[in-house]
Amino acid sequence: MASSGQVSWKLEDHPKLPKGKTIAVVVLDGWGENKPDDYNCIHVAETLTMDSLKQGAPEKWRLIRAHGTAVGLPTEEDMGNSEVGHNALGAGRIFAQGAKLVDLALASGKIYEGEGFKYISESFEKGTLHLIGLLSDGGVHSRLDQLQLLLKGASEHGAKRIRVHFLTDGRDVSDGSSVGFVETIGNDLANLREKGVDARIASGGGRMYVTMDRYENDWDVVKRGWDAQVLGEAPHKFTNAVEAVKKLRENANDQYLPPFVIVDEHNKAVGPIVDGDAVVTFNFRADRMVMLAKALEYQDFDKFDRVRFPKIRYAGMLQYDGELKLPSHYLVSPPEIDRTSGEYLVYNGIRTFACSETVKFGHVTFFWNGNRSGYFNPELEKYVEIPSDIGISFNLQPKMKALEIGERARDAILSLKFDQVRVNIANGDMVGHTGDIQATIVACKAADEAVKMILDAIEQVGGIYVVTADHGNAEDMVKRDKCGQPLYDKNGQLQILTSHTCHPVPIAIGGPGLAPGVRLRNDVPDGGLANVAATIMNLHGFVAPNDYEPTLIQVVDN
Ligand SMILES: O=C(O)[C@H](O)COP(=O)(O)O
Ligand SMILES: [Mn+2]
Ligand SMILES: [Mn+2]
Repeated sequence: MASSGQVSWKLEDHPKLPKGKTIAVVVLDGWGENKPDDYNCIHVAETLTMDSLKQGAPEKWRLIRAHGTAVGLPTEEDMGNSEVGHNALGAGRIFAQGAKLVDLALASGKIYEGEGFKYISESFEKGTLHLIGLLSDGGVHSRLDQLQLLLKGASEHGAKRIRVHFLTDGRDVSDGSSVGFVETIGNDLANLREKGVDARIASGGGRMYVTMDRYENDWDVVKRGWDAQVLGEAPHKFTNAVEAVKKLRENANDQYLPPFVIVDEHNKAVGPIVDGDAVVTFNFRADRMVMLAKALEYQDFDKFDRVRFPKIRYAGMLQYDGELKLPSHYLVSPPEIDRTSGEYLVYNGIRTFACSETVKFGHVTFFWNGNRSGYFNPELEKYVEIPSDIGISFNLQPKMKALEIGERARDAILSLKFDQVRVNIANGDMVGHTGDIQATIVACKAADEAVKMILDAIEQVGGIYVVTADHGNAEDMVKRDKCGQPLYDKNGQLQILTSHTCHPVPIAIGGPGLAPGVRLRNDVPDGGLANVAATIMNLHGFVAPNDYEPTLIQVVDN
C-alpha cells in the first residue's frame, strides 16, 4: 500500500486461496457480448470453447463493463479501446484517461500554462506550428473537438503560422467520414486566416498506411508519413485537401489512403517541417504515436533514412511512454498509473510470461503495466512477441497468429516455469476493424481455437484460467437504428461498423486448480475491467491492495 510516498509491495496472503497454481490470463481483443444475429460474428462463428464457458454462468461466467467511465473515459457514450481496457485490467483501478485529461486541460486553459506549451510557443515568433494526428471524433487516439480547441488556443497564444498534417480514420469511425472531418478543419483554418493567421492543411494520408503503425511492426508506415510531413514529399500532390481525400478515396478507404501533400501554385509543398518550427502530435493515445515521437525526437535513429532531421521544438499531447520519458515535452500530463498488478505480483515472486503478436504485443505488456515499457524484473518475467504479418489488411489473413500464440502459451504453461501466462489474442479486433464480416467470422473461430489450446494446457497442469476481453468489436459489425435494426445507406448498402462497441465483455474463470468454493460474486453488478486485477491476485493466493477495485470472486464453504 502506498503510504507517505513509500510503497509496501508485500501482498497479504489470501485467507482461503492457495498459492502456486498456474494461471492463464487470456484477453480476447475486441470480443464483446451482443444479441445473436447475422452481424454478430462471434455468434455466427463456431466458437465451441467460448460457448462452453458461458454454460458456467452465473458462478463462473459473467459480463463486465468495458467502456465509458468504467475505464476512465469522459462519457458513457465512449466505446472502450485497448489502451484504456488493458490499463484497467492491469492496474486494478480506474484512472482518468488521456481523452478526459486533455478535455479538462483545454477547458480550464491550463494546457497553455504548462511547460510543454511554453516550450513550443518559443518557436511561434519565427517558426511554424505543425499539428500531426488522427482526424476524427472517434475518441480513441484523438478527438476532432480537441484539435479545434487547440488550433484556436494556439493562435490566441501567439502561433502565427500553423500547418495541419492529418491522418484519416475510418477505423474508430465510419469509412468515408474523413471527408466531413477535413471539411470541418478546413473551415476552421479558413476562419483563422481571416483573423490573420497563416493556417493551412499541409499533408494527409490514411492512418494504417501513413504514420500510425505501432510496436515497430512496419517502419515504412512511419517513413511514408515522415516524407510527407517533414520533407514535403509524397506521391500525390493536391492544392486542396478535401479534393485530395475525395480523389484518393476512389482507390482506397479512409484507413489506407496514400500519403499526399498540399502544394501551392508553384507545385511547392506548403508545409514541410524545417529548423525552428514547433511540432505537436495531438493524439493522446500512446501506441500509434510512439514511433513518430522517436523519429521526431531521437538524435540517434536508424529505423529509416530521415534525410533531414530538423531542429524543432516537439511536444506530444501527452507523454506517451513513462519509462522512456518520450516525448520529453508534452502538453498534458498523462494519467499516473502506478502500482500495477504486474509490478505487485513480480514483487511477490510471481513468475510471469506474457505473449502476443506484434500488433497487440504492447497491449499485454506496455498497456498492462500502466504504459511502461520493459520488465519490472527480467529474472521473473518473460515477454514473447510473435511477429505479425506486415503490409496486409488482416481480413486477408484472419487467423493471424492465434495458433502460434496458443502454442507459445501452451508451452509456457506446460514448462511449469511460470505462475502467470498472459496473452492477448488479436483476431476479433484486428479483423473486425476491416469491416469484412466473413473474415471476422473466420477470425473469431481461430481465436476460440487458441483459447482451447490454452485451456487444455491448464487442464493438464491443474491450473486456473481467466478468460476475458478488453472491449467489444466483432460482436457487432453494422450500424444500427435505435431499435437495433441494421442501417442501410441511400444506395441500399449495409452500413458497416468498423469500430469498437460499448458492449460488455465476458469473464470466465475455471480450471482444475480453482478451489471448489470459488464463485463469481453477485454483489458487484457494475463490475468492470478494473475489477479483474484483484480477482487474479486472489487466484494467485493474495489479497489485493485495498484501493484496488473489488475482486469479482468470493470463496464459499461447501
Ligand atoms: O488503434 C487501433 O487499431 C484502433 O484505433 C483501436 O483498436 P485497439 O484499441 O483495439 O487497439
Ligand atoms: Mn483492443
Ligand atoms: Mn481495436
